[in-house]
Amino acid sequence: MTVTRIGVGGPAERYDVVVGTGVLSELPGLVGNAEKVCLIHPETLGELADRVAGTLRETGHNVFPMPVPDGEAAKTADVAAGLWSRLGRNNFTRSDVIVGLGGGAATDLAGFIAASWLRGVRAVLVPTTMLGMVDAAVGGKTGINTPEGKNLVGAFHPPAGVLCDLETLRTLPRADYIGGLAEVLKAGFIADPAICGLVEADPEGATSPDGPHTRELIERAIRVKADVVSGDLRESGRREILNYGHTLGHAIERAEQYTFRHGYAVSVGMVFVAELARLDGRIGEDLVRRHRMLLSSVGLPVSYDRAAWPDLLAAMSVDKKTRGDTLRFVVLDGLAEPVILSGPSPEQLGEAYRAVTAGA
Ligand SMILES: NC(=O)c1ccc[n+]([C@@H]2O[C@H](COP(=O)([O-])OP(=O)(O)OC[C@H]3O[C@@H](n4cnc5c(N)ncnc54)[C@H](O)[C@@H]3O)[C@@H](O)[C@H]2O)c1
Ligand SMILES: O=C(O)C(=O)C[C@@H](O)[C@H](O)[C@H](O)COP(=O)(O)O
Ligand SMILES: [Zn+2]
Repeated sequence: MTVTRIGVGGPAERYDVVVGTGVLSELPGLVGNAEKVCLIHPETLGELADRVAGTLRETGHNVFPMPVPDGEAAKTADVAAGLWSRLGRNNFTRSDVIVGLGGGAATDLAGFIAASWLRGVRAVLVPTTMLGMVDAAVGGKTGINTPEGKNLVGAFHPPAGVLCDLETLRTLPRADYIGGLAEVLKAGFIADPAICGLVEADPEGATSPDGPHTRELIERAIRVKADVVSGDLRESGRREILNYGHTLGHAIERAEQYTFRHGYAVSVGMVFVAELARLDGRIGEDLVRRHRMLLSSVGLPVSYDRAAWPDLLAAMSVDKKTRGDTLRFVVLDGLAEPVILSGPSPEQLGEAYRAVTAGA
């Protein structure tokens, strides 16, 4: 099968996102002549981690597997502190490398460890979920959560390379695979309507690694992300559009103590901002309906608990797009026309949220 290479960054700092079957074989080349490799992975992916470690050992690298708790439980200060301690005890220097293997939670953590250890060492990311491939491992946003909110501590630290081996998606549970489709559809809503068309044409196929459009959906979503972050690595402007659906989404994740999948929360959040855009006179009922139809056609949730609103509103105040007391949302002026809506009224927010509670 062909290998696709999607470049990210400017001429000074550029790396490839490599997509294809069997591309894990490129890992030793990306690790280069580093002597030590810290391999951060969820403890549940031990078998895959053993294989990856074996490949690296064959090429002479000294591999230190560092299993971490599964999923969001890895993105904590305690887990990060444990890893820093192991790196210190094993004398990791600036010529050594951190490899992050797993879903978005593992690659966010691994990226953050690479960004913070000795003020920055090389990171190579090997995403093994749909969401990790199309979004989390691309673009250099790294971080962990605090009890007060999602991703509140982190750094921008672009990886040296990203390997999306499509073979790894075969073992991904269906519910996690579907979570990644929320970010794929996000890319469709904000920048690439062809994605929406491909999912509409075959929603069931979109939920399978063997779907007829799977490869195209993955590559299109990566291209959207690569294009946006290449122009605005540190989110001083346009990159904010990648936060479509995330203001409410992150608040839901926090309200659920991070037991609700990121993609599922973002799905509800995208319906919320579609309703908000409609109330603000920016888009019509037809586009709001299209959000609900597309997201629910692949099994993503489109509504949430009415009673949760006060807590969600409070949680949104720590969103990184907030300035002072002013909440800011990414909304659409039309399909693929994202803009920022600053300081919507409490009435607008409450009404948009009520529309998201129907059927919850
Ligand atoms: N940095 C960014 O730009 C960015 C972008 C989007 C999302 N994120 C973050 O990504 C995280 C969500 O990522 P996710 O949806 O991948 O969830 P996840 O990392 O929690 O992984 C989901 C589950 O799949 C399992 N898994 C992973 N790969 C597998 C495989 N190949 N086979 C079987 N099981 C496998 C994991 O162990 C986990 O249980 C959130 O923390 C979110 O904030 C970051
Ligand atoms: O890369 C970005 O920029 C994004 O916003 C992508 C999001 O999908 C991702 O969930 C990101 O981690 C959210 O970042 P945050 O800055 O809102 O914590
Ligand atoms: Zn996201």
